Amino acid sequence: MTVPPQRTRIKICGLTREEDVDAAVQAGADAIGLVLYPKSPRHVSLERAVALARRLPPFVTPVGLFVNATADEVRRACEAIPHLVLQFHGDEAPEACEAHGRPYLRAARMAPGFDLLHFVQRFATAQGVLLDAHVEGYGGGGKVFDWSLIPSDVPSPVVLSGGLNPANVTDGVLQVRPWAVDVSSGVESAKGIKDAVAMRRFCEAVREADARIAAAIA
Ligand SMILES: O=C(O)c1ccccc1N[C@@H]1O[C@H](COP(=O)(O)O)[C@@H](O)[C@H]1O
Repeated sequence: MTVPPQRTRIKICGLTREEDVDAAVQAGADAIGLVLYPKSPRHVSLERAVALARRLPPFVTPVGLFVNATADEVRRACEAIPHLVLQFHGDEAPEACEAHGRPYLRAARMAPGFDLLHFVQRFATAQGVLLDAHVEGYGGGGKVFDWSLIPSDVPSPVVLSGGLNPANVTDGVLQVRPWAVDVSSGVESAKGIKDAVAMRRFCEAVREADARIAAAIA
């Protein structure tokens, strides 16, 4: 397992509006997710993704979320958004994830019996593994999975997601000690519409967990 961070990184996903990008940055997000999966209610076109990514200040990372996209679709996104990190949330094979020479996160759909350690081995070139609940439609379902399913020795940075919100993320960070957390539904007022207050509370709740971890170590 990667050494627990002093500052848990925060990704807020499924942004579709300029004002939500600005509010996410203000709240303290380290990364924002742009859903390039046409079947998602949070889907944005590549043109919109480019416009939203252009608003980001230095050191806030745009992440493009794909579900079983073609190589050409991913390539066009990489060309249009120079610093795009890729998040593969479908049934992509390792070769498809690696083909673009970009850092990538591979989403794992957590359910009893799922062999996470084997999955991480298969995607050894991933920058990290993103743990989501197993839901219909691949993700973004706002469902929490049983965090006790996560082995203590995952040999890749863990991004905890799946049903996180301002009320449960402190517990999530304290229990799982992930490298980062990722949220979508839990900070929305409607699908694809983010709530600025909820994003701020979410980030504060992560910092609360970080402070408790630091206090316990000191
Ligand atoms: O957001 C979506 O619509 C989506 C669609 C298909 C795959 C993944 C999707 N979102 C990602 O799912 C996880 C969990 O989201 P939530 O917080 O439970 O709503 C997160 O990584 C989103 O980026």
